[in-house]
Amino acid sequence: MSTASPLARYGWDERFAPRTTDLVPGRVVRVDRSACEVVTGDGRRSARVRRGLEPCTGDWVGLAEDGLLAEVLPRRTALVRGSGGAPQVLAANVDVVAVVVSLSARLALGRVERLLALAWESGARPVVVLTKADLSADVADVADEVSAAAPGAPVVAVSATDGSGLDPLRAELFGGSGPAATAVLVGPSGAGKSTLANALLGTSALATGDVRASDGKGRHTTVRRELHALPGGGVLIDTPGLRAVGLHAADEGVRQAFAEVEELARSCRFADCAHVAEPGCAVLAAVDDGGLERRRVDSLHELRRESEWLASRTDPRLRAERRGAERAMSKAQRRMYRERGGWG
Ligand SMILES: Nc1nc2c(ncn2[C@@H]2O[C@H](COP(=O)(O)OP(=O)(O)OP(=O)(O)O)[C@@H](O)[C@H]2O)c(=O)[nH]1
Ligand SMILES: [Zn+2]
Repeated sequence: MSTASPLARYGWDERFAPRTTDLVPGRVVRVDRSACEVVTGDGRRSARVRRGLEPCTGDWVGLAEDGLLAEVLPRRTALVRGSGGAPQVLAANVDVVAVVVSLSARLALGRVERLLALAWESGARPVVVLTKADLSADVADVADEVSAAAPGAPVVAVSATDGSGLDPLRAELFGGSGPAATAVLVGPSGAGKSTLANALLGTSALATGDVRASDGKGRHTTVRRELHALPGGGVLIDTPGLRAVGLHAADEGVRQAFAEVEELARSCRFADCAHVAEPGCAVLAAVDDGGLERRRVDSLHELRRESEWLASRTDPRLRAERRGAERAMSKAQRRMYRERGGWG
């Protein structure tokens, strides 16, 4: 199959070909309790899942002729949330994680930092989306405040109501990561994820969500938890509002989410400085002279404690998925794509 395949709209390339011959490639668009909705070159179909496999939205899979989902291809990235029990994969093979924050609610920077750590840990590129810009009088100030808590992540303000910011957001989510980049929206309930997803999908969302009047069955009318190919290119996954987001062994993600603190820490007298009360601590010195907010250090301590505690009970397979050579490979291939201007 070439990239001219209908699946190319969903981000498919040769690396996602099933390893078992005779299996048809597809991508999981939705996971239900007993079956998966999978899109293949011939359209969507429902698939039973082979025992022992745990596909999630965004997975590339191999389908047998009888509709059995028989193989899950290795994940290039995985957005994993820790929760009391087993870690949960929220989305797989995403290029961008959009942390959605409402401008009409009280700004909870701690939650933004937590989601950004999760996003960095996934192997994807984080973006912060400030929604409901039409309801806020001080968008620029909030954007500055969020930027200070989001080193390395662009911050884009949008309004689904008046359409402002949607084009820059599209460019941020889908420009530059190859032919059909996949973005996932994460954030608390009410942040405006679904409204934003519908705005990005335009009319096509309504078309695929229509309930058939004749038998009343049809498809789900919402885009929740579903993966969608956007009309202008790109793939979008919406997630339900996340109430409790635990970090699951996300120490690398925490490091990246606090990159400016890590940078300062290189000047601490002790290599293993915890920035609590050590002499010669460059991080605490920066707090004292006003160059770094105390809040950032407190957040870092909190997230690090949590991440380390969970790391002690980590699942090595998940870790490999998030950190494996695959990630480096996909970066190299993206670079190659940019340089050559197309998939050779
Ligand atoms: N004024 C304004 N309201 C918006 C905008 N985007 C979303 N809203 C409103 O905010 C509310 C919550 O939006 P949703 O899209 O349902 O939020 P969500 O993040 O998907 O929430 P969950 O489904 O609970 O996870 C709805 O009443 C929307 O109409 C916007 O850009 N401007
Ligand atoms: Zn220190």
